[in-house]
Amino acid sequence: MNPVLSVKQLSGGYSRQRPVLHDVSFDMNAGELVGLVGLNGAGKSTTIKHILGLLEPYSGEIRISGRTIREDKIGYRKSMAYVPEMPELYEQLTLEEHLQLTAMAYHLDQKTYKERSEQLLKLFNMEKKKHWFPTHFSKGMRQKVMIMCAFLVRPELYIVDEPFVGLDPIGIQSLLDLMTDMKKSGSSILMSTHILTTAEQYCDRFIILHEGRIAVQGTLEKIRRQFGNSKASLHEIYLAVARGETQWME
Ligand SMILES: Nc1ncnc2c1ncn2[C@@H]1O[C@H](COP(=O)(O)OP(=O)(O)OP(=O)(O)O)[C@@H](O)[C@H]1O
Repeated sequence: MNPVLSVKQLSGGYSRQRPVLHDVSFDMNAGELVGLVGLNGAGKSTTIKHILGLLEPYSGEIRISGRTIREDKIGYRKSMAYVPEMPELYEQLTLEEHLQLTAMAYHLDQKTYKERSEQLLKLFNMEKKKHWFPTHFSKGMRQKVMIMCAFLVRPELYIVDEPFVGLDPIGIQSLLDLMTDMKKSGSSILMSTHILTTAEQYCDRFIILHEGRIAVQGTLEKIRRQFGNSKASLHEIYLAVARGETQWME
């Protein structure tokens, strides 16, 4: 079976003279939550932009369920949903209209739309704000709108960029519960975050990026083994990578 997402020897960035990413390779399978971690500027958002098809690889390729964006642009884009770090909303649309627009773009039928949107509005405690315009939303509320739009679609692959900053504790827990449910139903989630304790608790695997390259990837158990300390936390390993203090064991 094809992996849901396959990134193979990706080099890319914003200028061919100075690529940001070098030889980045990883796969994601159905039902996995994978944490993408790394210091500011490590290349997490750039990796995400390549997966979304906003940047073109200089070399290597990206496939979602076996297809590249060139082979099937619509199918490629439809099979994923993205929650950006900075919420981007249409100022002239209400919360409900954002959900409706997403449902239309992804061709959800009315019954499915109604069921899912009601569930999401309840989960994120936004039922009473359905008719509000984004100008009246706080940052966390804006973020919740983006999250609800992504999870309305139930695609094969979710790309979630730093979702926890700005959400209140109940919002964070609702998102974690939702991700756990989507995972169980077979979706894959790639999540970039700096909140390592939460990542350690919820992610099945990790990719640690450092200066545009994958320093190490795998389950926490595998990374600990390679790090040579079976009790190390993700935080400790990450700090050692960031400080250039790691000597990986095979
Ligand atoms: N639009 C851009 N044009 C040119 N260079 C950029 C652009 N965006 C990011 N970069 C550069 O690409 C490199 C990787 O940045 P990226 O945004 O991918 O890091 P990140 O891991 O997501 O960091 P953060 O944790 O701060 O969000 C950095 O050196 C950054 O300066």
